[in-house]
Amino acid sequence: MHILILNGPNINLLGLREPDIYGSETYEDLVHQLREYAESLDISVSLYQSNHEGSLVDRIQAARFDIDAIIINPAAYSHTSIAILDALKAVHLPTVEVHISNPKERETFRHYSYVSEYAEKVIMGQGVAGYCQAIDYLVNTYRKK
Ligand SMILES: O=C1C[C@@](O)(C(=O)O)C[C@@H](O)[C@@H]1O
Repeated sequence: MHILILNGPNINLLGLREPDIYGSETYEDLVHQLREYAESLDISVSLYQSNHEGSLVDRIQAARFDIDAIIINPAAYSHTSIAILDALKAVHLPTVEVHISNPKERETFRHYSYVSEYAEKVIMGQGVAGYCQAIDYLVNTYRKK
């Protein structure tokens, strides 16, 4: 099984950005942790982070060729991007949305996520552990027996 893990704007600054909200682990720590976790489950992961909406759309479109499922933290684009929602609908892969914080408990402009219109599961407020929970969900639900 091959899972694409996508992260949107400012997730590259994990550890530095608002550590009281997002924790002290860096994006590099997260990548390392997810690669190790995937290896322990005998699945493959591709990781991609971009601060650009169109680049995220391009990566989602390319996923139709070799990816079985998507984990996405669209970051601020969650609350604005119909383009990312449309790309996810177009490739039509099982998708889990992850947020490190719980946007529903923050400013009202973070309460709505376009991506949640498509994602079959949303994991919020679990810190970076939320990404591993998303992997578990996809592996348990979709890994071919
Ligand atoms: O950049 C982010 C990160 C976030 O997606 C999270 O992981 O908690 C929550 C978003 O509201 C915010 O814009």
